[in-house]
Amino acid sequence: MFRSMLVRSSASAKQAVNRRSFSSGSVPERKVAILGAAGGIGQPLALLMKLNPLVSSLSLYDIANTPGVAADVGHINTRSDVAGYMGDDNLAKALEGADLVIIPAGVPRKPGMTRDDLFNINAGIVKNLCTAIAKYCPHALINMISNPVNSTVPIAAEIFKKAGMYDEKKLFGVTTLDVVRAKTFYAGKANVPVAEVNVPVIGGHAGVTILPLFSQASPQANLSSDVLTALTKRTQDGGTEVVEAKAGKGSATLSMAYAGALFADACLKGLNGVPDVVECSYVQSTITELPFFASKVRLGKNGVEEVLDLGPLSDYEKEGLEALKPELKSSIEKGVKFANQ
Ligand SMILES: NC(=O)C1=CN([C@@H]2O[C@H](COP(=O)(O)OP(=O)(O)OC[C@H]3O[C@@H](n4cnc5c(N)ncnc54)[C@H](O)[C@@H]3O)[C@@H](O)[C@H]2O)C=CC1
Ligand SMILES: O=C([O-])CC(=O)C(=O)O
Repeated sequence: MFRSMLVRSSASAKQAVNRRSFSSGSVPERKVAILGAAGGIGQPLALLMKLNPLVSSLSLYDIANTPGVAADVGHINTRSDVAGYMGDDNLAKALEGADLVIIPAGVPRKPGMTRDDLFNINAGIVKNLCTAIAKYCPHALINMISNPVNSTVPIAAEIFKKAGMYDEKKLFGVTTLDVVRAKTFYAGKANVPVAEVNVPVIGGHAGVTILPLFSQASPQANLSSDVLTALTKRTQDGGTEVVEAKAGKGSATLSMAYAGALFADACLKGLNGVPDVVECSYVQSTITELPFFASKVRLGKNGVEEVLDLGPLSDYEKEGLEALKPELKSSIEKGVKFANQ
């Protein structure tokens, strides 16, 4: 259906020398594939990953428009070589040898839609892409961005189980944008430098399933319960705020690319053996009764090294945790059912 095409940026002799010197040095070679690379998130994410010195090979896959994105990004004089792949026939090449696969493929929301309204289209896209991942790069870490994340991650897990290669340590739902938003909004209200702020966000990635733990925010500020409630609500509705502001032209792309690049960088650092890399992510989990849950996760050479427990919650957060469980449970079950039908 789509014209298949492969574009490789001029991998010059200089780049080859660069690669050799890196491989003999302390920074290992790492191939990162982005599926959906020509989209609203995919393009700025490709740019940010091209700027990441931990990446030696950047593989850009989409069903359309990847040659242009790859040619453009490929001219940037940073470490990685860049290859663009378009169409199903080239998916295998895009994935082979990947250490990390980032998936922002799929349709975004329009005003009035929930993330779950994207399920019908995106579930099928994720299913197909994960079937190919199982075949061509079964050992890669997966960063799932495509919505609804609460369901697409369980879909990926089921597809990998069917293929007999599921490793729960390697599958991540990207919830970093919730953390990025919580930090930004909190810094504004607490009047502290945003660069110093840390806020864990737990649960899932849709509406009330997004639960920021401002009681654990650092630096601590003495905010009223009204302000904390408003901050929680704004974090939960952050995606909708952008969808409405874009008025039909899609959802968060630039802040998501930033968040996606941040999380991918953390995964690469973990793979490379950097100690104490901790980020929030939606992963297979036993810290609540739900089989998938977002919380702080320690990243290591095999992906998830440790799912950290939730720590002390305020009464307001305890209520939020109980309130989010039914929706998250049903989104997980919907994904599992879809993958097995
Ligand atoms: N996890 C998170 O925090 C966030 C998730 N998202 C989600 O990310 C997804 C992408 O959003 P945008 O980039 O704004 O959408 P977009 O429509 O701008 O880009 C999506 C890209 O995916 C490509 N695509 C479609 N089917 C594909 C397939 N089978 N294989 C490879 N590529 C395929 C399209 O050609 C397009 O280039 C949406 O589902 C959106 O809801 C968006 C923001 C935040
Ligand atoms: O709201 C959306 O549809 C996109 C998204 O997940 C976010 O911005 O958090």
